[in-house]
Amino acid sequence: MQAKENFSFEYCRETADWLQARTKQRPRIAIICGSGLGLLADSLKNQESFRYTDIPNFPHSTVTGHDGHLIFGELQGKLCVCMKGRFHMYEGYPLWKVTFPIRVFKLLGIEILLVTNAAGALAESFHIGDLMIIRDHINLLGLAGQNPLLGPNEERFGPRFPALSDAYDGKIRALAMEVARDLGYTSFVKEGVYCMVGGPNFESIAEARLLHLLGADAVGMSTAAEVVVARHCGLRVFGVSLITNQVTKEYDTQEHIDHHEVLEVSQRRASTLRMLLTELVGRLEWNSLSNSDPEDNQTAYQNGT
Ligand SMILES: O=P(O)(O)O[C@H]1O[C@H](CO)[C@@H](O)[C@H]1O
Ligand code: HPA
Repeated sequence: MQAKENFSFEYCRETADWLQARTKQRPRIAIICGSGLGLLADSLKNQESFRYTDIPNFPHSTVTGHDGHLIFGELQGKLCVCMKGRFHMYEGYPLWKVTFPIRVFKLLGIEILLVTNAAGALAESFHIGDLMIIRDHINLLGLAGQNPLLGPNEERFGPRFPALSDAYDGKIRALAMEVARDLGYTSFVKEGVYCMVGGPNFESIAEARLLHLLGADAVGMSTAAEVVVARHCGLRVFGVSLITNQVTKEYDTQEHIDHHEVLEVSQRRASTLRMLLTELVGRLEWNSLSNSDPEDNQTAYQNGT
């Protein structure tokens, strides 16, 4: 259970105020870079960068491939803030702290969260290097009672019982598919279900088979908790997984995945993911995304519609 005093609205406000006092940029889009995917943050123009270690209340990155900078800047003429490096529960952080930046984003005025990750393929039709647009998720930790929203609900962020049936924005997913078509990416851009596990160990064979049976197409150790908190506070969410490895589901194999391999593939394919997201950001037009008004979005969300 989180320490209540650290979970407060005021604690998030303090961090947001600190950032707003140091940058004049007021982005509406936030991007989280997954393992080895920091290249996206590097392409922002007019960058203002803050080390996580300097930002009050912010957790610190401890994983290779997660650099530890919050970067404000412009992508395709749109102001964005980019997390170059995210936090995971296996680093020893409670989930409320893993997801703390999301609430700070909300207070900064963010309306759309673009989340990326490196993930292992469970679906046979997925190949290493594919991009999986996240259609939905299985929050295995959440189902087992490890949820970032545990504890007293902060009504200023969102409702006690948020619906998640529309977690990944349909209009933004459709736009991303259009972008993929225009870039000639359709052969390796897929849609699927992401499953979040706790890590840090990779899956046993029996676990991999179970997750696949449950309906997961890809597995990783992040994202779903961030999305739960983002939806709770009314952000629109788009997610994409870079498939870095096949998850072994057979006993008679010599394959052993490790984090270096994950990083090697994500770094090799980072420019492709960057291209997709850059083009997507360029085409995000608030007017053409209906219920783009955060008030409307939140209302629809609370009603579960
Ligand atoms: O989800 P991201 O942060 O991209 O990282 C993925 O890569 C790491 C394993 O190699 C795990 O942290 C897994 O979640
Ligand atoms: O195979 C995986 N399992 C869990 N997390 C991961 N992150 C990248 N690949 C994997």
